[in-house]
Amino acid sequence: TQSTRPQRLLAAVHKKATRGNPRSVVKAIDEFCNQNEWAMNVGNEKGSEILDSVVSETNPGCVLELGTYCGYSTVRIASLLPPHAQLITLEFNPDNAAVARQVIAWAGVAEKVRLVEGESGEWIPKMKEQFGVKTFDLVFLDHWKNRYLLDTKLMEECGLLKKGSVLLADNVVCPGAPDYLEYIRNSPQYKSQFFKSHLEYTKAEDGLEKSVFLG
Ligand SMILES: O=C(NCCCCCn1ccnc1)c1cc(-c2ccc(F)cc2)cc(O)c1O
Ligand SMILES: [Mg+2]
Repeated sequence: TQSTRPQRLLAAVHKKATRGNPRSVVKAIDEFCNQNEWAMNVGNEKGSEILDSVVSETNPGCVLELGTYCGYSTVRIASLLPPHAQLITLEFNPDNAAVARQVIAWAGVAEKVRLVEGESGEWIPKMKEQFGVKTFDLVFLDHWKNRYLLDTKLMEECGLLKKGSVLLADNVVCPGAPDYLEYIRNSPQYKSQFFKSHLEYTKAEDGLEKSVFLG
């Protein structure tokens, strides 16, 4: 039977990356996507210039990632977390989640990561009771682009954001999240900043929006 792209990406990680070395896992995935097959990981340009620097400057104790896919950004974030910090990552697609679990394990960051399979609309309201979350210091939005706004409002309603919480949204140009941008840039409850970049592994325009919740 035919393998899937995530399965071929995982095979490249097993072949090229050193077990327990998160940087080598990130490098192996970027090489696979540059040389073999495009895949929708945040990628090295947006990853190193924007995601890594926002994670490092936020120094978060509790992170939520919406959209795990193959675990590329999960590994990037987890490798930058302080000791005892926790990253909860939500993936809707069980096949992708299965690949992500193995990528995360190979990178050696599994003890910092809680991968939850299911819908953000269902799981966000359960974060406090199920995982003992108080509030998130950082949220990386990288799932269905038409759910960014819905889930941001849901996180507000569930009291999961506190003064200073950072939202970082991928793909606000390509594929785009126009309703999210309209809301977050005009809301008095957020201070937003756009970081221009390029769509992973391409020359197409893209960028991330960083928004700080003002409480
Ligand atoms: O759709 C994307 N991500 C969500 C995938 C499904 C999430 C499922 N899920 C997880 C949790 N809750 C729901 C995405 C797409 C592209 C892209 C860009 C150009 C193009 F021509 C084709 C595709 C680039 C990205 O960087 C992306 O992130
Ligand atoms: Mg993305």
